Amino acid sequence: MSQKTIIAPSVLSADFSRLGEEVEAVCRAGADWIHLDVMDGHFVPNITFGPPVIKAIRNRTDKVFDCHLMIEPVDAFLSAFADAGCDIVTVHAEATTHLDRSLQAIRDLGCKAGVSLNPSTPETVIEYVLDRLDLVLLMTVNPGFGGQAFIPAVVDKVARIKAMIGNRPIVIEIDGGVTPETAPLVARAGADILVAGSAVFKGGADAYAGNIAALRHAADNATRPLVQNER
Ligand SMILES: O=C(CO)[C@H](O)[C@H](O)COP(=O)(O)O
Ligand SMILES: [Fe+2]
Repeated sequence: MSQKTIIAPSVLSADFSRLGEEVEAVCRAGADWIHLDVMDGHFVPNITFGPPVIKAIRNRTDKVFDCHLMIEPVDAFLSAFADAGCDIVTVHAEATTHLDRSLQAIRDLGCKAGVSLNPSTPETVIEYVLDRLDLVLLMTVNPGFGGQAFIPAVVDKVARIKAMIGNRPIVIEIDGGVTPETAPLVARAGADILVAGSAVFKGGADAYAGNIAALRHAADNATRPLVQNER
């Protein structure tokens, strides 16, 4: 069966002292995209890294750099992330007063525009920006930390957003607590991309390929249409 689900390891769970090597290792292990969690200690209760660090690892791979901005305010920093080499820039709907303006600014910088919703944020906030959007990132944990438990209530929201998108070229990304056990739930509901930090970076570099394959297998098998003679 051909691969469907995009797997985006979050470097939040990598060894930051060897970040470049870790990026190369997950790319060799089968990562499709690299997910970059930027936290400011204000919108979320944690601080990670910013444009200089992203720029420093940009030459380690040609894979898509998928940047998840958990910062408020955000608009003034968008160009720095585009310049650092991010391909997709995702802002939180809860962190920008003028979501339409933020999304248009990202596209004007030549990047794909994403919007992220916290678990408790209703999907209606994206209803009037669908023509400005390339990606919807649904948080399945409260943002700020890796290694948290998946919040199952968000699965229904995935299906509702899938219906809202219709045939527009917008993809759905799931972030938080994704494991081989939870991946099928969101894949079945319509997820296109799975972010995983702790489930990829566990067990050391020799385990990365197996960890990524397990997620891909769980997601793609969940979405495989049943055929007549298959049980
Ligand atoms: O955005 C995030 C946290 O705010 C991370 O991308 C996410 O939590 C990934 O880590 P894990 O797979 O360990 O949950
Ligand atoms: Fe993230």
